[in-house]
Amino acid sequence: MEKSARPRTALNECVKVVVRCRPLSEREKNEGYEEVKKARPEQKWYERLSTKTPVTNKKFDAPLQVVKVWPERGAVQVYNPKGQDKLFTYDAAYDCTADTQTMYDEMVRPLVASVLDGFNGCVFAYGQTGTGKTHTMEGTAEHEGVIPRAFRHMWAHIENSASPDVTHLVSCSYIELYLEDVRDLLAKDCKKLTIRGQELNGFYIPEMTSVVCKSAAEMVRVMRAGNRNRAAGRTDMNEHSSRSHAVFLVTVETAHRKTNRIRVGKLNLVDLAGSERQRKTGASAERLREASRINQALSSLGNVISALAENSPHVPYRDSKLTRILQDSLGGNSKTIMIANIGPASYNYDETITTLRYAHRAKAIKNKPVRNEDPKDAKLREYQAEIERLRTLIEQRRVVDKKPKRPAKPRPTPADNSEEETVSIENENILAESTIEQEKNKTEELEHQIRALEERLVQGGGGKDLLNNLNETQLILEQRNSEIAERKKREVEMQQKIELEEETATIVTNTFTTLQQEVDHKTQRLKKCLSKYACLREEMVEQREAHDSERRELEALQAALIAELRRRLLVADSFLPDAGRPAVLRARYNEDADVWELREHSGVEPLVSRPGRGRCGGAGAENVLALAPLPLPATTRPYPRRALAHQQSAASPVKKEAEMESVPVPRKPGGVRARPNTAHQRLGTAGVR
Ligand SMILES: Nc1ncnc2c1ncn2[C@@H]1O[C@H](COP(=O)(O)OP(=O)(O)OP(=O)(O)O)[C@@H](O)[C@H]1O
Repeated sequence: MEKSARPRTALNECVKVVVRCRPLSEREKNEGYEEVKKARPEQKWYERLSTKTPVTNKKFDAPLQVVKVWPERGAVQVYNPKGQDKLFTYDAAYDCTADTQTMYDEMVRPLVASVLDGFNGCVFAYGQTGTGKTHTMEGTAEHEGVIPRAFRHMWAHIENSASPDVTHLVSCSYIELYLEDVRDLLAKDCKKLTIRGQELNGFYIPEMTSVVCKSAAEMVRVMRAGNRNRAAGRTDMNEHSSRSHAVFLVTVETAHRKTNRIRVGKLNLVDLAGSERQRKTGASAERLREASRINQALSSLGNVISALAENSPHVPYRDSKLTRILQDSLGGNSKTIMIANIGPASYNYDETITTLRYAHRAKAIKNKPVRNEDPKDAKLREYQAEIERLRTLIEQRRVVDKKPKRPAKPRPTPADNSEEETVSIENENILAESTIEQEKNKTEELEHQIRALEERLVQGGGGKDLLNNLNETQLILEQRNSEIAERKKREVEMQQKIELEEETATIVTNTFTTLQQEVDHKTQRLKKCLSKYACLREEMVEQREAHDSERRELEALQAALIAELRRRLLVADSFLPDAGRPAVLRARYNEDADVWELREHSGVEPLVSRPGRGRCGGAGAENVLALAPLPLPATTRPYPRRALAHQQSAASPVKKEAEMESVPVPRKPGGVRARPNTAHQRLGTAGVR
């Protein structure tokens, strides 16, 4: 993505928030969760939420669902086992019966239309792992997600607006954020990329692959090719869990010949990895590192959302690469839709509430979208200028070709005696012919270049190369659909307003004839205030509990990581030869690059022999696996005389360095020094629970 100039004036527009609740999974229906057993309430709370027959857990006969969606009010109600039910309102809410088509038509279609009009847009799916983010964004062959629908929508628009005066250029890129590395999913080796960007210009990635596409089908192919490179894995919560945050970037450039203006719309389609609890996902050692990075990035995203919602003077965008990528989408030059995915199961009550709270906070974020008109980095302008330059070059060549040329020298007759002259004339003719041939080839090459550039652009009435052509009836149908969607959206807004107004109107319109009436009324208001206060207190307590539980999770994660580290260090301590230790001690962890680096070799250390051989007395590396336990190392050694020790240390710089690098060795009473600890021992009791 190239750097684009920041527009000057913009109207504020809030981030639109949509909640989508997926159906109960088979596993959730069939398995009995201990939590459900514990939380089984005496009151028939489910009846308050739904008139339908409750889905019950077979083993415990307890209700499993705690979420009730009110699509007509854009509200989500969550049953709270400890107190009052929670109600959150959003721009739209979809229950498990709603399909992606409805959601796209009602919410995403207007945003994609804005992108085609030169605005930046972003749709991102957020939520706990296994709640349907990938299902919503990418979908499946039977249930298309938002991304392929957006492609088809774009091309339907391009095809139908095609005229000789309008030229389009559509390009796309696909990146993922895996363990804080940005990787190019469309490059052969998925090379790592660097994010660049300034506070005001948003982010850009200079070396990102950009593929020019000419149809929706081509874009889907590009997406699938990228998906094959995406990091995915299995967890207890999801069979195919995305282990990275994926961003599909589409740039649509439109040039109008009459006005000579170019509009550039950029659409970011983001499928975030899901937040996850270690105990629920059953994360194995290798998944732990992924999980901790995923949670870290999502926690930074949560902090950015909170800071923006509270109008905080500092927004911590630079805390993670994810927030840097989403910087323009949250509080910047973009129209943004956040799709908060939740599950209905009581088992996931805490995570659902956390997602709903963040989503509610995100509603307050104000963006400043403006149309990108004639940005400096428009590729279309570059292509047009290049085509123009090549055409002028060809024209110039033609003019030169048409100029009267020196006639070719006649072939020498036998009368022209000198043989030398004959050869030189022939050579000259051959040279002239080859120059003409070269010129011809060059002109052809230029024409070929023009054709290649023109092929990238979509132009002309009727759309000669265009697939998926929508006929007029389809267009009208789409227009009707979007009108209905717009009306429905307004209905939801009205309904929310009415509910709010009703609450205040009852208070305002009350006229008091007697003092007693006024007292009653004020008591009623006070009661309402008290109940609100109680709700807020309850929320505070819950937030504290959630925070504590998150802290405990992190501690558990830390303990697991330390345990893993201890295991590896134990292996290293047992198998790494003493001679190699100084080299190991030179290794330093580079936080920025997330790699271990070996400091410059001082030249005095001996070469490190292969682990296994050093200790096993010449046994092959394969013997590492079949080793009998090593004799335990001595834990004490005789106190060396000072002079001898000095000599020894002077004679062996390697040992000196090893000693300097190691942690200070404690002295044992009686002047006997303990043997230097192994790295494994140095960790002490950290991580042991
Ligand atoms: N609205 C829905 N209707 C039917 N099935 C759904 C729906 N949403 C999700 N699912 C199913 O739930 C499962 C998990 O969905 P998905 O992989 O999209 O979750 P996710 O949030 O992307 O998870 P992760 O964060 O681990 O990648 C899939 O089998 C998917 O088919």
